[in-house]
Amino acid sequence: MNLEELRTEIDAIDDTLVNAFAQRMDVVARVSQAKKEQGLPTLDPARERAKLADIASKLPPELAQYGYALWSMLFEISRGYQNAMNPQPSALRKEIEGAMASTPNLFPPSATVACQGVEGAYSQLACEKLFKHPQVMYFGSFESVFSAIENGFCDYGVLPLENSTAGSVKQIYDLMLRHSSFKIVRSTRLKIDHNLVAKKGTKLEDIKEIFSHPQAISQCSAYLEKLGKDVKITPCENTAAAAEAVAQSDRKDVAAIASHSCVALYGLERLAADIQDRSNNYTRFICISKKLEIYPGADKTSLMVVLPHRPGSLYQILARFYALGLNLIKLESRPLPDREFEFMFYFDLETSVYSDEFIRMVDDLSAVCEEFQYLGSYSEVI
Ligand SMILES: C=C(O[C@@H]1C=C(C(=O)O)C=C[C@H]1O)C(=O)O
Repeated sequence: MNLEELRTEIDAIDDTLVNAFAQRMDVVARVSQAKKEQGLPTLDPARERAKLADIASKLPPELAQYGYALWSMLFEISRGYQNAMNPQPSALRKEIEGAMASTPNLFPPSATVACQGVEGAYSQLACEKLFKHPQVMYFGSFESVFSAIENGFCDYGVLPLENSTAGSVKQIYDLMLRHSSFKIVRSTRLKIDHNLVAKKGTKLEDIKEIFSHPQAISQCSAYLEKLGKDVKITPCENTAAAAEAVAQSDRKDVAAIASHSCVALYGLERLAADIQDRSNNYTRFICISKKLEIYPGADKTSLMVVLPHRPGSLYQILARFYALGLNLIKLESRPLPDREFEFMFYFDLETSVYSDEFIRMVDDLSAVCEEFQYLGSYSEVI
């Protein structure tokens, strides 16, 4: 049989499938109505499991897995159709609508803002981009930034989330998992130009040890490699703290990788500028608050979902986003420390909070995921 004939055969089968699909969706619509009358939720995991087992038993063994994937997708589509026909405003939707109504139109120009590090930290520069007049308070660790928000000590907190050269700041993702009472209300992108700074009079060839934050060290790896093996690289809590330590040290053979603002701040000298591997080196910072605030124009949404470690669990969520036409701009996974074989997935989605897809996603999520956390909807200051 030639290709042409085989395709004619496929077309005939697809015609049957198209009709069967339309018929199935028609019944699904009636199922939805019946559920509405009986006050039942859209998702029925036991029914889906039973159906998958039945389908697998009816297919030749070599097709069972493909059948599993196809019917999982059909269930997704069927639930999406039911939710669209019979919208069940979720508790989360009500919370979001409440926050949209009560959040002021303008982002506050001034507020007390918690940052990790000391003066001159890149987080401080991010704060100045996010707020016109921030009253910055510095904390020793990222964890204390979360605590400062949660206990009401500061209005907002600013944290680095990812860098275009070195990737995600994994510590922040792990902390987001441990802290549940915070929301993301804004984000910003900061161009990061690293400098090698030292006490006045220090010569580059005398440097024996360089201090900085591991992210900055990683972003300048090519430069540091060129300096040779004799230069010791010592990671520390923060780039500005490294600059401060160098300024306070009696040694004349130490330097720090830090922002340019640290030069004047700590009376240092710049030995080298723009030492990062890539000139387009950006870090994304998030601004967190204790309560949900959704400012006008919010077009990014962040979520954290806990998924069982079994085939298809991530796929089901992604299929949902795909079915709603949502653009996924970030996906990060972290193992759950106290729950073996389970993972946390962090998603950033691009969609306006005023769009229908957004509302549908919010209503659908509770139906699709066993456990998820809505982290907020916000816009990014460029
Ligand atoms: C159609 C139903 O709703 C959902 C979709 C299913 C399907 O498409 O077969 C099965 C179970 C439910 O999660 C139903 O409950 O039967």
